[in-house]
This record gives sequence, structure tokens and C-alpha cells, in this order.
Amino acid sequence: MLRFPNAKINLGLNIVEKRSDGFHNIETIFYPIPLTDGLEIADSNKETIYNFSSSGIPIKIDDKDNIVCKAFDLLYRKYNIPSTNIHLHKNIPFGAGLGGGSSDAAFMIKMLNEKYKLELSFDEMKNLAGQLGSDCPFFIANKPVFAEGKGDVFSEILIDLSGYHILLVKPNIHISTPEAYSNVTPSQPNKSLKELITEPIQNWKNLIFNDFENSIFPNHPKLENIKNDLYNMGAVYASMSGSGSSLFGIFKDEPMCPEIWSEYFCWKSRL
Ligand SMILES: C[C@@](CO)(OP(=O)(O)O)[C@H](O)COP(=O)(O)OP(=O)(O)OC[C@H]1O[C@@H](n2ccc(N)nc2=O)[C@H](O)[C@@H]1O
Ligand SMILES: Nc1ncnc2c1ncn2[C@@H]1O[C@H](COP(=O)(O)OP(=O)(O)O)[C@@H](O)[C@H]1O
Repeated sequence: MLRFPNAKINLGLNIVEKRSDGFHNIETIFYPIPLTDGLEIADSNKETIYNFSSSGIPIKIDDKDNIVCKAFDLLYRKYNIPSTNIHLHKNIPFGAGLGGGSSDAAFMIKMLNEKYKLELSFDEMKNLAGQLGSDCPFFIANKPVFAEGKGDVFSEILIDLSGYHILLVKPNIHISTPEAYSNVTPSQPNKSLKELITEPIQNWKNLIFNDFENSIFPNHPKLENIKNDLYNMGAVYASMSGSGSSLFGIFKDEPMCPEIWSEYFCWKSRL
């Protein structure tokens, strides 16, 4: 079974307050984008519970620390799952705020559910995903949503960027999510993002922001420059995604990836 776990972008991100469990309550809009990894599972005749291999962008961690193996392990301990070969082709940059690892984990849960007919409900899969990371539950339904709590409490929103183009840029800066959260000053927004997002996209530039930019841009001016460049290139809306370090621009017409970014990960698509 082969599937293609996709990335997400955050359209606005308010860090509202620090919680007693050490996490933060946030407000954000998750929007899926068609930048994907490849994830394959197949029957195995080996003794081990799984055999993991990977290709594409190298992640220098032990197999057991790879979140797809953690997802497999979580389900293996609860359900009757036979030994499985797992292959991950990594194409989504990590440390980028694109939720690539979280998506891989959520897709692993959905794929095991389908392949081994576990008959898990959406809520059961979301609950399992939530044990692996705050971003993971979103990728179970994988539809644009307004998210609150740790980023795992969802309500529907009507937002459709089909027809727009996205240009995504990730320079050679790696930002870890825990480190990013440790540098923020939470605050209650004046107006909820859920309300602001109903404004026409042309107005978002002056209304909708990612709070992580306040703490990350001063230490990494290159990122702020890229955001400004995206606007200078004609983006209707531009922002950092999640805890960074990728930035995206939403364009009416197909943008070009400028020569100055040739050393960066640069990807564009129609939404
Ligand atoms: C910032 C966001 C925005 O979508 O995404 P990324 O930039 O990672 O893609 C998410 O909140 C990231 O979610 P995720 O990457 O799943 O984080 P987790 O593994 O659950 O948590 C890693 C660490 O980040 C901090 N954390 C995470 C989520 C949250 N709501 N509050 C937090 O304070 C905690 O210190 C936690 O130990
Ligand atoms: N399958 C995976 N894909 C990406 N990163 C993974 C994976 N498994 C574990 N990781 C670890 O998780 C960290 C964050 O991954 P990711 O979810 O892509 O972050 P972000 O959303 O912040 O870009 C990486 O630095 C990496 O060490």
C-alpha cells in the first residue's frame, strides 16, 4: 500500500497562553498543501515487528525515533498487526513548520487501519495521532480547519484557496519546535483568527500574522527578508509557516522562484 502524506501551512498562528502541562494554547488555521512524502507498507516475512527503510532527504535519527515507526509501534501494541515492511521517501523538509513528520505519522495510522481492517473510527485515529504530536490529529481528516487548544481541537471553516498559486521557500535554517515555543510571549488576540479569516484574502496582509515571527525574525533576519521579498514579488499574502523556518507566498498568478534562492528548498504549486 502506497500513500503520499502531505504538508500543511498555518494561515495565521496566535499563541494565546501557556498551559499547566507545559504546552501552549494556540489559534491557527491548518491548510493542507500538495507537497508530499511517500509512505509504503507491505507484508513482511521477517521476525522483527517492522523493517524500516528510507530514501530522499536524510533524517539522521535512529529508525525507532522516526515518527512513522513510533506510530507503527503504538498501533502494534494495541492491535493484532503482523510484521510489516515500511518505506518512507522524505521529500518534505523538516524543521520547517510544514508538519511533514506529523503527516507521516497520521498517514501510518490511517494506512494500518485500512490494510489490517482495524475498523478504527475517525475519533479513535485522531486520539492515537494526538499521542504522537500536537500537529498529528489534523492530518487524519486532512481538511482546512480552525484549530484551538494544543492545535488539536478543530472547528470547520469555509476557506478555499483553489486556483491560487503557492511558493514555498525554506532557507538553510533549522528551527526546532520546542525551542521556538520556549521563546514566545503568549497573548490573547484582540479578534479571533476565526473571524479575521472570513475577510477577503487581499486584507489578510494587515490582519493575519504568525506570532512566532516576532521571536524568530529578530534572530534570523534572512527569514524576514524572504517574507518581504514574497510580497515584493506580488504575493497576495505571505507568512512563515508554523514555528518556521519555511515561508510561503500565495499568488494570483504563477510566481517564479528567483535565482537568489537557488540554494534554498523552493517549491511551487497550484493550490
Ligand atoms: C508550531 C506548530 C504549529 O502548527 O507546528 P510546526 O511548526 O511544528 O509544524 C505546532 O504547534 C507544533 O506541533 P508539533 O510539532 O506536533 O509539536 P509536539 O511534538 O506536540 O510538541 C513539541 C514541543 O513543542 C511545544 N508545544 C507544542 C505544541 C503546543 N501547542 N504547545 C507547545 O508548547 C512543547 O514544548 C512540546 O514539547
Ligand atoms: N518521519 C519524519 N519526518 C520528519 N521529521 C521526523 C520524522 N520522524 C522524526 N522526525 C524528527 O522530528 C523533527 C520535526 O519534524 P517535522 O514534523 O517535519 O517538523 P516541523 O513541522 O517543525 O517542520 C525533525 O527534526 C526530526 O528529527
